Order: sequence, then C-alpha cells, then structure tokens
Amino acid sequence: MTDAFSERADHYPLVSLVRRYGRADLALLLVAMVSTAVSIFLSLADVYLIGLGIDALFNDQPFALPLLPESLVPSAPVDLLVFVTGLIVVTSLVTHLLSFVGEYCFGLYTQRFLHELRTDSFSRVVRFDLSFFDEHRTGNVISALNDDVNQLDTFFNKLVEASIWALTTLVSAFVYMALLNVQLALFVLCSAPVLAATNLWFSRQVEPIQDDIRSERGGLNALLATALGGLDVIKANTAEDAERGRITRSSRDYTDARLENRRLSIRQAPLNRLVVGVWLVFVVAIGVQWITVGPPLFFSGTLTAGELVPLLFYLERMTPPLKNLGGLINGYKGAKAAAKRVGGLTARDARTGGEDGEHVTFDAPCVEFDGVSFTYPGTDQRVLDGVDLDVSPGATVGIVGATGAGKSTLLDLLLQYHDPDEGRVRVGGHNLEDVAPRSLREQVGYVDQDSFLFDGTVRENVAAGAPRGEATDDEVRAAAGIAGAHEFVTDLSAGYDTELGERGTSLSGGQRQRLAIARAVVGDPELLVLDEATSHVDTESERLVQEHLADITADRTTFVVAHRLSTVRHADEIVVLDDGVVTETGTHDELVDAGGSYANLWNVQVGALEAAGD
Ligand SMILES: Nc1ncnc2c1ncn2[C@@H]1O[C@H](COP(=O)(O)OP(=O)(O)OP(=O)(O)O)[C@@H](O)[C@H]1O
Repeated sequence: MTDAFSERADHYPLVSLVRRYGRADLALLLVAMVSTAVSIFLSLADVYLIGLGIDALFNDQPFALPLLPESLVPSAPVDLLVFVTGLIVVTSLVTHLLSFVGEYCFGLYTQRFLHELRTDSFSRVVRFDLSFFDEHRTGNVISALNDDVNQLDTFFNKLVEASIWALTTLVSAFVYMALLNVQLALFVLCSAPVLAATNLWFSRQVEPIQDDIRSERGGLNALLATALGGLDVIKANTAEDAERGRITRSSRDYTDARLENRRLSIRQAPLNRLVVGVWLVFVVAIGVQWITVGPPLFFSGTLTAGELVPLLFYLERMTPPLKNLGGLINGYKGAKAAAKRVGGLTARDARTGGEDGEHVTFDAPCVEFDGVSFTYPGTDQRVLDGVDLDVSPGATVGIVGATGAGKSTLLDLLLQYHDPDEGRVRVGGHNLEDVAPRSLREQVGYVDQDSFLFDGTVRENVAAGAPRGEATDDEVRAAAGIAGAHEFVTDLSAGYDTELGERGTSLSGGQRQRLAIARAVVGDPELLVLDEATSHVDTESERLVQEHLADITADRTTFVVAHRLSTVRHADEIVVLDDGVVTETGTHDELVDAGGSYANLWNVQVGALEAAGD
C-alpha cells in the first residue's frame, strides 16, 4: 500500500491543473487579477494626493499628476482643495467598484474550475483498474478528491487574491515612493535581496513539510474511513481500544507535521518584520537629516515634508504584505502539495474500464480460459495457475473450491478487472486483451460477494444495472420478481421509492442480496456472473431464486461461484478449483460418481443437511 499519488505529477502542478481545467475561463481570471491590482493601486492614491495638495498649498510646488492635463488643475487654494477632495472620492469609488468586480470574477472562476476538477477527477478515478485500489487506500483517494480539492478552493478563493494584494501593494507603494522621491525609493529597494533570500530559504524548507502534511492527512482519513465502515466489526470484537490506538498514532504524526510547519512559520515571520523595521529607521534618519541639514551621503537635490510623510506612510504600508509573505508562501506550498496529489491522481492511465479496445456484441457467448495464470501485483503467490476452461454458449458453469482457491479472482479476470500474466481469456471468440472493458461489462450482469448497494432508492439501485442506468418501472418490478425481492420491497415504507441509506444498511443481508440479483438481471445481460449470490438467503428463498434463475440463465452464459453445492447442483458443468489449479470438471452426477474432492464435500454438506433435518 502506498499513499503517494504525487509521483506522477509534473514540476508545475498548479499550472498544469489550471491549463487542464481552467483554460476556458482564463479571461475571467485575467479580469479578476487586473481589477484587483488596479483597485489596490488606486486605494493607495489618497495619501499621495494629500501630499501633493499640501506641497501645492504650503510649499508652492506645482500639483502635477501623471496623465492629468495641467489646464484642469485650479490655481485658487479653495478650488484646489475641492479638486483634491473630488479626486480622492472618485478614486475611492472606482477602487470599490473594481474590487467588487475582482472578487466576483475570482469567485466565479474558482467555482467553475473546481467543478470541472471535481467531476473530471471522479470520472477518471472510477475508470481506474481495480489493482490501483489494491495499492492505494480508498480513504486516501477520498482525501485527495475532497481535502486536496478544498485546499485548492482556499488557494484560488483567498490566496491568489491575497498574493495579488501583497504584490500590488508592494509594487504600488514603491511606485508612489518613486513618484515622491526616486532616490529614497531606490534605497528602500536595496532591502529586496535580503528579503528575497530569507523568503527563498523559508520556501525551500516548507515544501517537503507541506507534502508530509497532505500525505499524513490522507493516511489519517483512510484509517477513519475504514474504521467507520467497519464499526459493527470493531464493536463485536471489542477492538475499540486498538482502533483508537491506530488513529491516535496517525493523528500524532499528522499533528507533528503541522507543528513542524508552524514552528518554521513562527521562526520566519519576525525576519521579514526585522528587515522592514531596520529600513524604516534608516529612511526616517536620512529623511529628517535631508530636510533639516541637507542631503546626506549619496543623496542629492531637495526633499520636502510633503514628500517625506507620504513616503513613510507607503513604507509602512509595505509592512503587512511583507509580514504575510510567509503565510502566502506556506499557503502556496500547501496548494502545490494538494495539486501534486490531485494532478498525480488524474494523470493516471484510466484504460481499464474505459473505451479503449474493440467494441463487441455478444449473444450468450462461449467463454474460454486458455492456460491462464495470475499473480496479484506486489505479491509472489500465484493465485491462478494454468487454468483451462471451455464454457459452451449459453451454459451455466458452477465454480467451487475451498476458501482462497481463486474463484473470485477467476471472475475478476473474466470482468477484465485484471489482465492475466500468462494465457488468454476469450469471450465469444474475442481475446479480452483486445476488447474495450466497457463494451464487455455492458453485457454482463454481476452480483458481488458483499451485495453492494448504492445510497439511493430501491428503484435507483435496481435500475443501475440497466444500460445507462435507465429501466422502466415494469422492468424494475420484473427484475425484482425474478430475484424474489418484489414481495419484501412492497412491504417497505415507500415501496420502490424507499431510500436505502449508505450501502443499504437498513436491509438484511438476504434482502440486499436479492436486490443485487435484481440489479444484475434488469439489463437482460448475455453473461451473468454470480459470486456467492445466494450465500445470505435462507434455503427456501434460495430455492425460489434458483427456480427463477433457471429461467433466466436458460438463454445466457452464467458463471456461479458457490460454497453451498446445492446452488450449483443443476449447472451444466462444475469446475473444482484447488489452490488456483482446476482439479475436477464435470456435471454434478459425474463428479459425485468420480468420488473425488467434490464428492467428499457433497457428502459432508448433504450429511450436514440430513443431520439438521433429523
Ligand atoms: N487484491 C488482492 N491482492 C492480493 N492478493 C489477493 C487479492 N485478492 C485476493 N487475493 C489472494 O488471492 C487468493 C485467492 O483469492 P480469491 O478471492 O480469488 O479466493 P476465493 O476462492 O474466491 O475465496 P473465497 O471463497 O473465500 O471467496 C487468496 O489467497 C487471496 O488472499
């Protein structure tokens, strides 16, 4: 098991995600960025305007603004005051308007981008080969699809805007300072290399920690999902303390990673503040000396109070963005780690379960296993070893064998969940390696061992087995009738509209199994695969299902895996698997007469039934 998806991500995961999911709305993002930047630039104009006004009124300086024709500037002091006030009001109104536009466009862009990302990543993940889930914990995948996508939500909704605010404030403050006094502005710029070096150091330190945080969080979520999914088993085994211990350890690892990140941030923040503080003291000292005594070393020309005061104000305005720089870098690295996981996950090849390959149509197909061997990835035990099977069109074949013999794995290869390591599986004469898995599965009815049900109504659960999940009410009822489910469904509070809740936990094991059978047959499949489909129903219900199944299996090829041999007694052929090897094949009567392991097992089960009857 591994918790990393990020090994497939590229170097610029955020850019890649934007390119993939946010390209169509890039104009919106651009409008958002430009509006925000201009609104921040204008929001800083008031002090500059006041400074110009003071110098024009009291120091006989001209009131000159870039792009403003001189003829528009009034010369009378009162008119100039009204003019400056008017300018401040107008810039303030434009600032608010642009800020509104920016926020709205950011929100719209983010929600569209995330919607695309969520739906596409889910549709990719459901097409993954099942072996992916053997190697990765489901809870960790959920964490990537949920937590990591939410992290990106925060990034686009808050962090991008905050970064533009920080960058624009710094650049705007510098521009206003340069307009006031170029020499002092350049002196302030000399602090940039020191700030860049400290922040670069921080950025390098924080990246691996953010990767750890996301991976630890995924691991913790995986444990929580497993524990909550098996709560009944935990309680029955009084394993609460053991589970709590596992979750406590995982939570501690997550906490440690977060604390390490916090420690680093706390150490980094004062560095920026110190650099800004030192420069502020220098600028005040130089400015005061310049105004009172004359220009100090390296400086020349004049400096007025109307220039120095706004300049100090702008220097002060640089402090909050610089103070927040650490937080922004931290947030960016967090989003990058999240983008690596989501991007790595969605970059995977989703071939199996997809459309690639030949699209074929079957009609009660023959099925051949030709020297098939298989070992699960990451293990060295051969689960199937040279399996040969030849199932005639429309036949029903029973697969029996001890637990762990490889029965379900045989069905998994038939459903193209895995490809054989050696040999071939052919359905209707087509080698499955060349067939599009979707095309095969559309013609298969399948009942799994756990009778998995979706969170939805009875009707939705049954209809899910039909092509594109569409089945009429009559088809749903007919399928429920075949599976022996119609009667209990009509007794439910809302009949076929009853909500089943998560995994159908409101139903008994036998009821769930009957609904799963109804789902398998509703689409009138050509190939029926039943993995322990009647293990949870009582003997009487099993007999009823058997009677109905005898009808529907008549004109389709059927694979039935069963521990209870009575389930497969009437099959056209029974295959006995032992440790991944086919040891016996034949009809029930032939195998009983042969006196092999099937006959022994049959005698034990019949004996047990007779004993139960006595
Ligand atoms: N995803 C997997 N990864 C690794 N090994 C697996 C996996 N699934 C099954 N196995 C192993 O493959 C072997 C065969 O398992 P399989 O489920 O096919 O047996 P089975 O005959 O269906 O058993 P049962 O009757 O208990 O359902 C077992 O040893 C099992 O541990």
